[in-house]
Amino acid sequence: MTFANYPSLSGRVVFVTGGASGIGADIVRAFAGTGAKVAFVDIQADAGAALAEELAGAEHKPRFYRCDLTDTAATQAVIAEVGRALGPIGVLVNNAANDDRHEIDAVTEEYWDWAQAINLRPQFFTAQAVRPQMQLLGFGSIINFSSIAWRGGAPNMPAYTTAKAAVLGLTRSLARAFGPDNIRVNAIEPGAVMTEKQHALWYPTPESVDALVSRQCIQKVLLGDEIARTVLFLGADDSRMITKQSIIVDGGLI
Ligand SMILES: NC(=O)c1ccc[n+]([C@@H]2O[C@H](COP(=O)([O-])OP(=O)(O)OC[C@H]3O[C@@H](n4cnc5c(N)ncnc54)[C@H](O)[C@@H]3O)[C@@H](O)[C@H]2O)c1
Repeated sequence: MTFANYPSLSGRVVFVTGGASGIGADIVRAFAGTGAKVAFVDIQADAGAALAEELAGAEHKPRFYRCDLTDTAATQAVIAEVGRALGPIGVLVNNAANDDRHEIDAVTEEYWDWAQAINLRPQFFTAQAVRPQMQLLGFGSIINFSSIAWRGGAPNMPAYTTAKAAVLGLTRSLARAFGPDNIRVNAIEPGAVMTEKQHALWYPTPESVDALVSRQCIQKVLLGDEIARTVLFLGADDSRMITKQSIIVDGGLI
């Protein structure tokens, strides 16, 4: 299935966090395919460089920056550099996260703070940093990644689910705060997306995937490009009156 063509995304500067692998890589591919100017950050230097090379034939070759998002100052510096190199950022995709599982009794203060430092804190500070660039443009779209995991009450990852629920509170407050500048803020809650990492860690056999898919209304494997389609829509002007919302993309799992 081909991607929809959104003329408003042609030449638009898009910043994607965690874009080197998984769903983030599909988002980078999708925006590059629309003619957007994509910059993406990740801690995986080799995978990020390889993805940029894979997309060298795009109208605008994506730029990869190695950046640890738990380092707020470094993240702010990259966002400023992208604005200088490509022009003001018009779309911010807060995709990066770490869904590490944890036993409740084993959680320390340090672990808790680390989980928030990757799953929640960057989504605020990236928005804070891109806001002046979007104000210059007179528009902007911020897309925050939550997860259906918090709705279901996944018991083996409370530090993660807490952050993913908080993403919706952040989304609604920033939508209200940034709205007067024509900056939209929305969230996406993916379902069980079969990335390479998810296969390797949790769904290693066809039977394990089938068991999961049988619980969805739409009984097809959910892949990252389905999430990317929703991100494109929220990034494009076609959704210009949609803000302060969260869209579940899970094939009807939850
Ligand atoms: N895969 C799923 O089933 C699923 C389900 C619900 C929600 N989500 C959400 O969708 C988003 C993408 O999911 P995914 O499965 O592709 O995640 P993933 O863990 O496979 O990939 C996340 C990306 O973020 C990068 N990253 C991690 N820590 C970083 C750091 N400190 N600095 C910079 N980059 C860092 C990783 O290297 C990776 O490329 C996440 O927000 C996740 O919570 C995924």
